[in-house]
Amino acid sequence: MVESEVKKIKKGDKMKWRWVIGAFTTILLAIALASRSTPKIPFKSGQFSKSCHCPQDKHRYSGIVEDCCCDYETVDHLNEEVLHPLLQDLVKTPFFRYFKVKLWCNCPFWPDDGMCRLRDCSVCECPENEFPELFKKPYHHGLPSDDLKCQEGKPQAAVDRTLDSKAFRGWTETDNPWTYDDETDNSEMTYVNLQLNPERYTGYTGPSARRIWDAVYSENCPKYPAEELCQEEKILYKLISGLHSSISIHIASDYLLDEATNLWGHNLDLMYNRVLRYPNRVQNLYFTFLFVLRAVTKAADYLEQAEYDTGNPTEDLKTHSLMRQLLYNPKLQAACPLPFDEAKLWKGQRGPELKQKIQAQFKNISALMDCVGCEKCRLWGKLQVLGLGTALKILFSVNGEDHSHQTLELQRNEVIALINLLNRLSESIKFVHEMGAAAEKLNEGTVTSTRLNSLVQQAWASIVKT
Ligand SMILES: Cc1cc2nc3c(=O)[nH]c(=O)nc-3n(C[C@H](O)[C@H](O)[C@H](O)COP(=O)(O)OP(=O)(O)OC[C@H]3O[C@@H](n4cnc5c(N)ncnc54)[C@H](O)[C@@H]3O)c2cc1C
Repeated sequence: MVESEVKKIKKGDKMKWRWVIGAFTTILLAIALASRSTPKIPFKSGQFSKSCHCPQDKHRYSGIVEDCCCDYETVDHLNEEVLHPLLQDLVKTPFFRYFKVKLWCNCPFWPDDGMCRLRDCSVCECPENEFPELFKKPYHHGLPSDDLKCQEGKPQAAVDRTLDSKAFRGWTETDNPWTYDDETDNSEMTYVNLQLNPERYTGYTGPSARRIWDAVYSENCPKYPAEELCQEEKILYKLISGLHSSISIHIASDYLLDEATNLWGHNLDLMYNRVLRYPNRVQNLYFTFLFVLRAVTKAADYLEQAEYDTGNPTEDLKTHSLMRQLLYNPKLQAACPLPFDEAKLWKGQRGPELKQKIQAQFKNISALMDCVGCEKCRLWGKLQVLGLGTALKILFSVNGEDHSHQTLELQRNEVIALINLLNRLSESIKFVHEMGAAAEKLNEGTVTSTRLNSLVQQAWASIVKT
């Protein structure tokens, strides 16, 4: 009786020690994992080295991009080799770096409730000496007083509103059936140097930003497959979602890591949580890129003959040459001759009616950009939606079955928006390609270490109890 009691106690002790050793091993493992770096990477010190990307690290997208005629690998390769370098040079030229925009927040849907809290939310003034002579106007307009509410009372956000009708030589002012053109009063327009106003983290967040996205998705392009959407409606959703992914990726790639020291860098956590963990958001980014690329190549003849005149012959020649290299690039033509095939759309009986409906939805989305409560976000929102509207106009409003007699006419601002949008999408694709695997790995680590943390807590609690 007594002997068996002793044996039982000894057996229990052994089990307890085995358990304690197991628990300590778990704690050691957790400490090792927890000591891994956080996914916030300042620009100067911590750029990721490409050499540590093993083949299996490559992001998991492969095969043909849905509804397109090109695969992920080819897009990444072409972007890296050809498109990204060309576009980076193009958007720096005087022709493409100045965008004409009305920055008023005259929201047609609700009063502005600007939630922007950073100086970085404001658009930077164009220095006079950087502005092309042809764009100049003899007088300046001050900011209209009610514009201040869109800048959260920060008058340093004033922008240069110079404008010259001569700047539109060779360019026509034509309506775009896809966009909301409340640009009738030119005195309210301003030129903004896009190079001085990069799209990045601005601190614009909360209900104001959420209301815009909610309105865009719920009122104008409801998510599929919840509703049974046809191909054309799906495309509108994918374009908006792809643009949204690109905006989030720009926020993640140029993020204010520490406001006190003004430290900017990558926030891979944000990229993972807002984009990468939803594969369809990445797919939509690639789709939008190919869609816009198709529009640019479809308009090649028009864009090749357009005037890129800013009064600086050397720079203007360079712009023209870069445009030609982009439009007739042999590598692009060989690897991805038709990035997206628009000929399949608007075919059914409902075609014309559907086109009108989707045009009205896109116009609403375009008008919603006037409600964005942060000036810099509004600038990029307006530019990129105009870029998408231009792509839609090129692909669907001319030379289609019902408009075969029409020839393409673009405004200069539409071309600037189109190319700058393509460049933004190209930057996002490059960032996902280069950093996607790292962001996913770091997040897998975080998830594992969170699980381990709770295991350790349980183990520790049992040890203390014992
Ligand atoms: C036009 C516009 C431009 C902006 N520009 C900037 C900027 O330059 N800098 C800046 O810091 N902030 C900008 N913002 C704000 C920014 O987009 C976010 O709204 C903000 O950072 C808050 O993010 P969130 O996590 O609440 O999710 P949000 O990005 O606001 O997303 C809202 C909801 O939309 C859905 N969603 C998110 N992404 C996708 C997607 N790709 N596809 C489909 N559904 C999606 C999700 O359900 C999500 O909860 C902009 C906002 C708008 C409307």
